[in-house]
Amino acid sequence: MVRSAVPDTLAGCRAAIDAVDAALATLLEHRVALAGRVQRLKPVGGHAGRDARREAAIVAAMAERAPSLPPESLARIVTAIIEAGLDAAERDMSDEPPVWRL
Ligand SMILES: O=C(O)C(=O)C[C@]1(C(=O)O)C=C[C@@H](O)C=C1
Repeated sequence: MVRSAVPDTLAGCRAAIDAVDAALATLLEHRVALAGRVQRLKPVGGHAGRDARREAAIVAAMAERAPSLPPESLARIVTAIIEAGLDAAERDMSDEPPVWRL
């Protein structure tokens, strides 16, 4: 686990939060791209091809790095991220001619 230094002023904490959120947004954008590619590689992509075991493994691996968050909380976050990625992938694929979606 990585415990970063926590500033002791409101402004300092907010600035640090802004930096963390910026990094999270960059990571989310990268994750959406990766998950989008995965949807094209799977026999059944998108929401129809969800894999509950894989999602549970992702939550379990992240829980080890985020022990302050109860696993149920982390699962809600991970599910939201995964579903947002699948939504983006489906929007992306719906831009293509129907033949590519068969
Ligand atoms: O690994 C997969 O099979 C994916 O489709 C990627 C992903 C994810 O975003 O991590 C998305 C949906 C699945 O239910 C599991 C994981």
